[in-house]
Amino acid sequence: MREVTSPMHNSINSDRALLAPGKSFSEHLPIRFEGIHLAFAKRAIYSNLNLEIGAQGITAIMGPNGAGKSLILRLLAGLIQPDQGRVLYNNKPGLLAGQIGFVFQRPVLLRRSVQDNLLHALAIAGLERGQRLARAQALLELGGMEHLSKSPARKLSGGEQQRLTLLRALAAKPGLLVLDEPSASLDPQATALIENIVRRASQCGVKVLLVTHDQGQAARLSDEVMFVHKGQAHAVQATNSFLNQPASREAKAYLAGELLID
Ligand SMILES: Nc1ncnc2c1ncn2[C@@H]1O[C@H](COP(=O)(O)OP(=O)(O)OP(=O)(O)O)[C@@H](O)[C@H]1O
Repeated sequence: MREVTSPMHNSINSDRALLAPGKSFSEHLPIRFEGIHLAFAKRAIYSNLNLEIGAQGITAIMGPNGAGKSLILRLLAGLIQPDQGRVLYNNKPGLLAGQIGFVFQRPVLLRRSVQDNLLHALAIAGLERGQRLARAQALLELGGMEHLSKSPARKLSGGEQQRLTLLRALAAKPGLLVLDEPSASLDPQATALIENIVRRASQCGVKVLLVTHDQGQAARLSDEVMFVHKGQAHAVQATNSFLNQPASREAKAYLAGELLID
C-alpha cells in the first residue's frame, strides 16, 4: 500500500508532551486473568479463562467471531465483572477508570462540535479549565482535524468520527489504550491515519491492546498476538512468528480462513 502522508507533525517531543502517560504504565504489568468464569443466561462464555499480557508495546487480540475477544477487553477495563476469577494488574485488582482509554468498533460521540467533544473529555479528566483549549487543539492537530474543530461531531465521516473517538480516548493521557476493531469499516487511508496515531501513542509509552481481524493491521502495528478461541486465550506469540508459524492448529486454521464454528 502507498504510504499515506498526512499534515500531522511528527515531533516525538511534542507527541510525548501530548500522549505520554502521567506515570509509566510498566508498573501495572503484567495484566493477568486468573480463573475467569462468565456466563450469560446460563450460557458459559468462559469456564476457566487464564491469560497474561506482560510486555509494553502493542498486543493484538485475534480469533474468530464470537470467540470472546471483546468481552476480554470489557473485563479488563472493569466494564463488566466476572462471575468468578480475578483480573489483576501487576498482582493488584483493577485499574482506575482514568488510566484506560477505550475505542469501540462504532464511534460514540456527543451531539456537539468536534472541539467540544474533546473539551468535555478533558473536563471529565479533571484538567484545569485554562489548559483545556490548548490541549484540545493539540489533539486535533495530532489527528489532522484542526479544520473540523467547529463541525458537528456526528456529521463527520465514519473515518473522521473514529479518529475523533481515538483522540478523545487519548485526552486523559491513559496508560492503557484498548481498541476494539477500530478500523473495521474504514478505507485504507482512514485506517492508516488511525494506525499512525496508535503507533505514536505506543512510542510514547501507552500500552495498547487491539482486537482486529485484519492480519495486515496486526503485521503493521502489533508486536505480539494473543489468539482467542472458544473462550480460551492462547499464550502470546511475536506477531511475525504468529502470522507465519502459528503455534496452534486452531490459529493456523483461523489464519487460513477456514471456518471455526464456536
Ligand atoms: N451482554 C451479552 N449477553 C449475552 N451474550 C453475550 C453478551 N455479550 C457477549 N455475549 C456473547 O459472548 C460471546 C463472545 O462475545 P464477544 O463479543 O467477546 O466475541 P468476539 O470474539 O469479540 O466476536 P466478534 O469478532 O464477532 O466481535 C458471543 O457468543 C456473544 O454472543
